[in-house]
Amino acid sequence: MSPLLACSGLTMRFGGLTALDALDISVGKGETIGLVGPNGSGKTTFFNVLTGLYKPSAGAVRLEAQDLFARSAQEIGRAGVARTFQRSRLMLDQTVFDNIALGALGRLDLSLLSALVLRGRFRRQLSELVERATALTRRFNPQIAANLFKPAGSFTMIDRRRIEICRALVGAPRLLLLDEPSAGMTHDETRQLMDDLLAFREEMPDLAIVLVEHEMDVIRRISDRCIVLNFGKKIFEGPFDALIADREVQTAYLGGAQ
Ligand SMILES: Nc1ncnc2c1ncn2[C@@H]1O[C@H](COP(=O)(O)OP(=O)(O)OP(=O)(O)O)[C@@H](O)[C@H]1O
Repeated sequence: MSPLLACSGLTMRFGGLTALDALDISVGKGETIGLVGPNGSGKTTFFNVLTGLYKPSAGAVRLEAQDLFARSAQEIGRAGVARTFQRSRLMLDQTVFDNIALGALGRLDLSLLSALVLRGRFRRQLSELVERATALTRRFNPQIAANLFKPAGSFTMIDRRRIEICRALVGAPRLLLLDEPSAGMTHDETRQLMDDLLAFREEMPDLAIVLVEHEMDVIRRISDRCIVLNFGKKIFEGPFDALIADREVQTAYLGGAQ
């Protein structure tokens, strides 16, 4: 079966630095990939290239039949790729709903014509969006759904992460890229968030996820397959148990301690 995402020879150079070095990475429909590697190995750059923040220097990127190489962030979002960021990008003084609605902007008709002339349609779009935001947040925590019009900054760290994930999910992506969702959270919060994601995955079995994470427990729990980067090159691909046992990975990433 052909993969959902297929990257081949994907290369990103910043001047003399090759941050992604001819990467071949594919992700199947419904598959969860754990993407790991030392600091600076290219994980976030991979996400930035996939989502159109950076224009890749060479290679090919396909999402099923669509050629996404060097497309704009909007086009890539509309094709079905969504992400979260390592550092929170929530607008803390804006409501949960406003934050989540940003994730659906590419799919809404926000033209002046629509707002002024086609008011009925515009209102319908908005109320559908409220329904979707409510349903999504309820899956993660009913308290968020019940307080959709409270500022995002009034929520705990784990709820803010949940809101960010809901923002990525509201546009109904086919591929979700999660950049270190556990950053800044306690072990308990991380475990809870992973429980949420595992439950969510059951409900959306077709959603493919690439998860960048330094917490190896998280990678072990959630990944169907793992990929390790080092200096922008793929040095390992396979199941978690094989990753832990791999000599090159131990040297480059695990400090030979496993
Ligand atoms: N905009 C940029 N301009 C120049 N160099 C960059 C840029 N973005 C990333 N790099 C470089 O590309 C390399 C890969 O960085 P990247 O942030 O992708 O690594 P990472 O694996 O995500 O690291 P971390 O685990 O610390 O988040 C690093 O050497 C980094 O300094």
